[in-house]
Amino acid sequence: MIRIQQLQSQIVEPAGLKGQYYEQRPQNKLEWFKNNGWGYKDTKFVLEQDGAVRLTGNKYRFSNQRMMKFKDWAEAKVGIDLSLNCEAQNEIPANPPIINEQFMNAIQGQFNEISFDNAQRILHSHGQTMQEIYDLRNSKLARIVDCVVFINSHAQAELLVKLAVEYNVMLTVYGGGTNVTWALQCPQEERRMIVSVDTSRMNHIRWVDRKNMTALVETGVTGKDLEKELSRYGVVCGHEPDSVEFSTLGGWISTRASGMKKNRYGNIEDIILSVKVVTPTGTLSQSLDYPRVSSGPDLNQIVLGSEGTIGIITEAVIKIKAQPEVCKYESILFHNFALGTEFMYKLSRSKVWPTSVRLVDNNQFQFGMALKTMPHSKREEFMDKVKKYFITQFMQFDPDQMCLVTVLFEGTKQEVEFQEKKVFELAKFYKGFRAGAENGERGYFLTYMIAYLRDFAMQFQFIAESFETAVGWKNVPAVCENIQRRIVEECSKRGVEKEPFVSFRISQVYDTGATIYVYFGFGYKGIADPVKCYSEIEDAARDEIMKNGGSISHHHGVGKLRKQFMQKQIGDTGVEILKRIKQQIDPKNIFGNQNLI
Ligand SMILES: Cc1cc2nc3c(=O)[nH]c(=O)nc-3n(C[C@H](O)[C@H](O)[C@H](O)COP(=O)(O)OP(=O)(O)OC[C@H]3O[C@@H](n4cnc5c(N)ncnc54)[C@H](O)[C@@H]3O)c2cc1C
Repeated sequence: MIRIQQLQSQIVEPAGLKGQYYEQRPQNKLEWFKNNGWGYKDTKFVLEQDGAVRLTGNKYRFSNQRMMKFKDWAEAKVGIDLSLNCEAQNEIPANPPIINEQFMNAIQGQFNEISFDNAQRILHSHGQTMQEIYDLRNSKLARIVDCVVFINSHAQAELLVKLAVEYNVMLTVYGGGTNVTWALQCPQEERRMIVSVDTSRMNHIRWVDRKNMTALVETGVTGKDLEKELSRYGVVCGHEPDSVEFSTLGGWISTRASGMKKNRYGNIEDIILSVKVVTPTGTLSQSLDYPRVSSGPDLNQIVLGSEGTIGIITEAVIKIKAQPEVCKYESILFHNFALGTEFMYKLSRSKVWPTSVRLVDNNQFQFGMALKTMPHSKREEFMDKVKKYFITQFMQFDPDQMCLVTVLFEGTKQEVEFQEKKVFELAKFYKGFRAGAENGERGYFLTYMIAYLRDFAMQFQFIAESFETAVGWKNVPAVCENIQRRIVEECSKRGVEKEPFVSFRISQVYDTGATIYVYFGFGYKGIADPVKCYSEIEDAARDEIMKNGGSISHHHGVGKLRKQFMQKQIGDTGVEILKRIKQQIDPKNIFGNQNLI
């Protein structure tokens, strides 16, 4: 009782906010999101006549600035042939929708928006893997959803699920469509009507409790909008996957996402206190807003990572934190990847973990440098040359070996000062050189640009993608070495002409190990089926990862892309348990997207 009174006194109800979150983005995503690639319609990399590469639009800090080094680097180091221009198709054919008349009659008038528009149907039938984007660019999408229903409340989710069960319609839940696991692809053999449940209208913060530091949030909210709204209360959620602009709370929960700031705010499983899920057998609504409970197995864990297979997650109570007083980027150069890895390991031992700390290898360091924009003045140009001379000639850093640790510090002034002192002391021990805020910030900028750059490269018959794993510290070097070796071998077996681009990043540290993030790409000129070729190589790399003690995924999830590896990771009994849970919760397979198992 006391708790309720205290809670109520702290709750701040945002009144009349409906609809205001989309000031800068129209409700209809098709108006601002690309239909055959990543991100905002007005934002893409273009190659200009004089060889400069420019990011169009005005959404990002480096928009409309010219990058003069990118072309040479892309041609010489990555092997992209910038003369091989192949424009994407804009017309994507759609199969006629399958209509379940009785279901349609039942939902008529119950929902504000029901769409049979082909462009909407296509948008709701894919995520953001290279394979899906390649197919869209080449007009190849197969089975797509038959209709899209935009729900705007938990009650509407309950009604839709009830009617889907009654009339045997398949449902697939759409958050931000940013998954990279084929999670939203429709099963080809599905003969029932497939309805995509769009959650984007369910984007409200129901309450913010600044005493307990919790908030009740609808799950269709994107990361960007969530932070924007929370900032009105002086608090943050702090979950920042690189897709934060477009991915949603519901998507994060169902894919078990991880954000770059996990050291301060936690991974999604650390942020969620409780979830509300509408399943075909009823609504799971737990009273769990406690600091900790001892009341049997944690049912949140069945929902986290469920990838849309058991129901619609409609609301979650999340932990929030006060806005940090200081946010500060930094960077540290190391002579090579091995020294950088050792630094990361020792940092994990020290338990002084900045909000984010990432080690990028030499390829990715050079990638970041290639994205440097034109100096703004003669003085800046001169200073750049001096810095380069100092680092390579005086400090003896080899340009083809050195790598970079990018750091983001957040907290109070004292916290940040303490962390900085500890981090730089440790870096010194490994001959690290403090390389400044600008390099740090550019490192993080690169991760927001990577999907735009993937689309740019695809235009020149170069396909690239990323994948990731979590691995114990002792296996980190072996995983990197063996992925590199295996990819090169597999590419040469398949007739890939030039050496593939392979690059590593240690993107998270844990007590027991690290996350390894891999970028990999190759020019596909002369390869009959580039997507098949790429997929076979990625599967071989995954096989190598698992042989060397790496996991199936650290944060991307499983979807349909990696489900062949599930048995190896969780065993026959594990698979059987997941099957039975699914069967009990969803006996008619309403959420029949076939992800996970
Ligand atoms: C450029 C780029 C960068 C990325 N960076 C990161 C990163 O740093 N960290 C990370 O973890 N991931 C990252 N991802 C992957 C992706 O953003 C995450 O998997 C994200 O959590 C997906 O969220 P979404 O809202 O886009 O979900 P969607 O793609 O719409 O859906 C993903 C799955 O979740 C289900 N789902 C979505 N919402 C709900 C709901 N409300 N109820 C039930 N099921 C639901 C869907 O049915 C589907 O199976 C990145 C992807 C890209 C393209």
